[in-house]
This record gives sequence, C-alpha cells and structure tokens, in this order.
Amino acid sequence: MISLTSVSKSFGSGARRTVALDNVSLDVPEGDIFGVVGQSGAGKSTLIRTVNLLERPDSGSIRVDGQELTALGDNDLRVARQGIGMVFQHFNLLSSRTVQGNVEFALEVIGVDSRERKRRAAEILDLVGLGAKASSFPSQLSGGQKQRVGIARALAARPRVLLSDEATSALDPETTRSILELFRTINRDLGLTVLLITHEMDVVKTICDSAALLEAGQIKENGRLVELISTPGSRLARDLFPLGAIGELPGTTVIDITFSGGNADRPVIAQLARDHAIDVSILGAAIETIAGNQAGRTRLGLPGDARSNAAAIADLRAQGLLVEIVGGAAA
Ligand SMILES: Nc1ncnc2c1ncn2[C@@H]1O[C@H](COP(=O)(O)OP(=O)(O)OP(=O)(O)O)[C@@H](O)[C@H]1O
Repeated sequence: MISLTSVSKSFGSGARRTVALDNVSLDVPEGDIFGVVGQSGAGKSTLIRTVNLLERPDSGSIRVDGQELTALGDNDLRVARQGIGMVFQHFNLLSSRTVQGNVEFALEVIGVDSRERKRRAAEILDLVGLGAKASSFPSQLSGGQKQRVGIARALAARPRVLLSDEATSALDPETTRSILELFRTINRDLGLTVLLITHEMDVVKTICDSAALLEAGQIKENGRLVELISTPGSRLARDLFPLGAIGELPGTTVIDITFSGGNADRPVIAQLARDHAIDVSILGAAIETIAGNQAGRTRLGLPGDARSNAAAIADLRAQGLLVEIVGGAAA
C-alpha cells in the first residue's frame, strides 16, 4: 500500500548538512498497522512527512495506493493527498472553530458542499465517540478528546491511509490506550492502512502488526512482529521484551528463551530439571500479547559453562524454541 524505495533526504549544506534519511526502503502492506520506532533525531518525522510529500525527498520513489507521488503535478498531488490522512502530536486544531467546524474544514478545502460536510462530519464524530461534543471549542476539550477531533479531521476525506506522527506522545497512559484502541477500530472497520511513528515501544506492542527500527536515517530492522520476535539477535524483539541488564553470575550460563504462538506454554524448566538434571534459576521473564498472539521471553541461569549445557540447549532448540546464550561462564 505504501512503498518507499531508496528514499534519501538531507537538510542544510556543507559542514551543516544533516542526512535525515539515508537510502530508506520500506513496504507497508495494505491493512497493516505499521510502526516506525527510533530515538530522537533518527529521522522518523522526516520519514512520515515524505509519505505525503510534506517533505520532498532528494531522491527515491514514494508509491501510495499504486500511485507514484513524486511524479505527480500539483493538482494530482492535491487529489492523491485526500487519500492520505494525517494525525499530529500537537493536534493542530483551529481554536476559533467548533469540533464540528474543525472536521468540516477538512472537507471545505477539498470542495465538499455544505450539506454533505455537515452530514459527514456528524457521522465521523460519532465514529470517534465525540458526537456529544460537536459544538464545543477545542479549548473546552481534554487532550484525548482533542486528538479524537484530529483523527476525525484526518478521516473526513475518507482516506485509505492514515499517518500518525507521535499521536499519543502528549497523552497520559490511559488516554493513550483509548486512542490506540480507536486506531485499531478504524483499521479494522474502515480497512485503513496505518503508518505511525513513535519512540514508545508500548505503542508498537499494543497495536502494531509490523515494525521497523530507524537509526541515523537508516532502517536497521523491519518485519512482522511475530517474525521479529523469533529472529535471533533482533533489537526490536529485545526492546519488546526488556529483561534488563545481565548481572555477574559466576559459573552460570545465562540463556534467553523466546516463546511465541504454539510453544508459549511449554514446561521447559521442569523438562530441563527432569531430562538434564539441571537446577534452573529464573532470572527474568516478560510475557506480552503481540499482534494478538501470546509471546514472551524468559531468562534462565544454568549452572556450568556453555559447553556443559550444550546438550540441554540443543534439546530446547530442537523443539523449535529460540534460545540465545546471552552471558555466562567461560568454557
Ligand atoms: N527542517 C529541518 N532543517 C534542518 N534539519 C532538520 C530539519 N528537519 C529535521 N532535521 C534534522 O534531521 C534529523 C532527523 O530529524 P527528525 O525530526 O526526522 O527525527 P525524529 O526521529 O523525528 O526525532 P524526534 O523523535 O526528536 O522528533 C535530525 O538531525 C534533525 O535535526
């Protein structure tokens, strides 16, 4: 649905040149909720702004819903942008207009007539749960309600794609959850493809089907969450199940076991004790529901070095479990 191919963008020139996007290629499948994560300055905002050409890339191609946007003239681009809604961190509402007026404004600028504007705005405000606030002004709303107006406005032109630029970053955890649920509803009921950027792993964990890790303008990892969590060494997977630092454990091999889907309920500890006579220490555990599936990571301490635990580790791997040796006694 969204395809970025070899997209690069830099700002400034000479010694002051900053490369914000460095040869980025990314495919967001239709109907997906796709999260791009990265630290401050990684290039997330620049990336999402290139998708509707709010930021024009220096090179590369951008296809949305089958259309090559960089090849379009101004008029065609204006029409194509109607298919791409955008939600912002700071809502960007018009303070002099009511809630209804803010949503209608999005339709006014694309030439929808007054009666149809009213009808559609009322329908969308109901969808986002703000029907009762139609005649309030933004200053009379909570942060979460303001963001619902932002979402209603983004949906007004009936887009096929929704871009979210840190939409929940200014909201408290409970409000964040309700807005993320709204994204999920919109995605499911309207079939919208959602591309969001965030610096919060919790957002990815809660609603994303797929994610990409952006670092210094480059995509370092990218894929469906269910696949990433069973990819050895995945940093995204590690961030989804943070188990903290590994302390000093003399004479112990430390392993992380990742469970997902069908193997989430294996009694591995009992089995290690029974089949290999190992006294296992549990050093940490994180269980989450990722993309609708239960998944988790358990950190175990096994007495002895990696070589003396080789048979037990091979046994776990033979059962299809992802086992990573993350620390421990030298062989
Ligand atoms: N208009 C601009 N002029 C100059 N430099 C810019 C501009 N926009 C972004 N940059 C630079 O490009 C890099 C990427 O910025 P960007 O805002 O895309 O990162 P980000 O990951 O969204 O960061 P944050 O999470 O802090 O918003 C940064 O080094 C930033 O300073």
